Amino acid sequence: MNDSATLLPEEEARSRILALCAPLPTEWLALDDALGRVLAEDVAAQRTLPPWDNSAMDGYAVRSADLTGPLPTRLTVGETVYAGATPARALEPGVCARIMTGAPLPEGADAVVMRERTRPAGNNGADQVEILEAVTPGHFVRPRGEDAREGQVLLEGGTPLGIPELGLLWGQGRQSAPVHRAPRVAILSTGDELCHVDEPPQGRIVDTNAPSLALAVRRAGGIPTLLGIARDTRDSVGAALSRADGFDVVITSAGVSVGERDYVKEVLAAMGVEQHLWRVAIKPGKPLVVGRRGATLFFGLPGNPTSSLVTFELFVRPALRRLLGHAPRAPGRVPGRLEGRLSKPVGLSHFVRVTAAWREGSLWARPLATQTSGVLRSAAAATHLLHFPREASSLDEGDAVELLPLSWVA
Ligand SMILES: Nc1nc2c(c(=O)[nH]1)N[C@H]1C(S)=C(S)[C@@H](COP(=O)(O)OP(=O)(O)OC[C@H]3O[C@@H](n4cnc5c(N)ncnc54)[C@H](O)[C@@H]3O)O[C@H]1N2
Ligand code: MOO
Repeated sequence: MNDSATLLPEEEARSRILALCAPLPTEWLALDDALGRVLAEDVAAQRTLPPWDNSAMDGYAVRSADLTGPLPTRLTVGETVYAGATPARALEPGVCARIMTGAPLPEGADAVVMRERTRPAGNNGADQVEILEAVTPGHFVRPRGEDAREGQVLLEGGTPLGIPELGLLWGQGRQSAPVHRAPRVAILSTGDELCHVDEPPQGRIVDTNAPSLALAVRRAGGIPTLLGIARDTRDSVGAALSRADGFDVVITSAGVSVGERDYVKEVLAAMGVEQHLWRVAIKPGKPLVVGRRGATLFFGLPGNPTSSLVTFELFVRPALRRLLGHAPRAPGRVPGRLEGRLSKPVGLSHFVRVTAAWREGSLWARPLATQTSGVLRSAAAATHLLHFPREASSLDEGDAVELLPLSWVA
């Protein structure tokens, strides 16, 4: 049976998910802990930075009008201004000041000549310098307020805090910032065949999805909690999910396909979770189910290890980022070219595990040999997912392709 016509396109599934997400409430966080968080409100500057016009180079602060005659021009050095010092006097015509990078410009100076464009010219005990080039006003001057102006918005609400943004905030004398809270994410594995890593297997396999998803959650900026392993019964899945109250997001692994013991959808429905989608036209990851109850989002990810990671990447990660306050966006894509050939039936978008490397001006993507969803080995070697569009059936050597950089790589 070809049921692909009833499956949701990838983009439609993501828009439905993002429509269920809004940035979480505000908390104040120490800047040391705020990397990757998103500002929840505008932050105004409380200090003007730099506080004064200052030199961008080690050299000589000059009056540019003194350098309009023939070069070199000889000037008297009135004083030396170091960073952290205050100039003693204003520059008279024909006088300059030796100045260090970051030191305030003396009054009257409007430009800086870097030291390499000068020559010492002291004679008769006078401190003089020969200036070898003419400069225009503002040359190598870092103007007051270039980085921040007191009272003006320094960073807008919605700005993700990277390292330079935190530097701007520290520069204001701030030690904390209002950011959107990080999503608290519960993770539940389901399956009779699973055991914990520290248990004797006795015919079972280790639950690798839950700890992997916990790392993916943490890398996406969420706070993971493991709820353990539920067995393939309604009661066990229900009991485990009843412990998921108070979380922003609940992720389950496995039990979402059409198997006789795939109870996740049924249990979610019985708990009052409204189902917003089930089954997306992608491979791997088709049986994904998404629902919401109150403010909690539920993602039922397929059990195959690569399917769970790929659906996390395509759908859960964008949702977590939205909850953190980032703009609602699909995972980034970069242009690449296919090394080799690919073919498939139409109907599902395939996300092919590839290793991509830069060569001759293009990012060349080489599909890994094994693409089955149960295999983690090729997820481990992959650097990107190659998007093989739903209605395409073949891609040839050198074809232009879209590549999604993977957030799970080391
Ligand atoms: N008749 C159909 N059968 C299947 C379909 C379908 O459309 N029709 N879809 C297939 C696809 S695609 C996927 S993906 C899987 C997803 O099934 P479930 O989400 O119900 O997952 P399970 O069947 O329980 O497990 C699949 C596979 O993954 C292993 N697994 C499960 N949990 C873990 C874990 N925590 N750590 C490691 N490995 C895990 C499990 O042992 C199975 O091998 O359904 C197909 N079937
Ligand atoms: O989602 Mo399944 O991933 O295609 O094996």
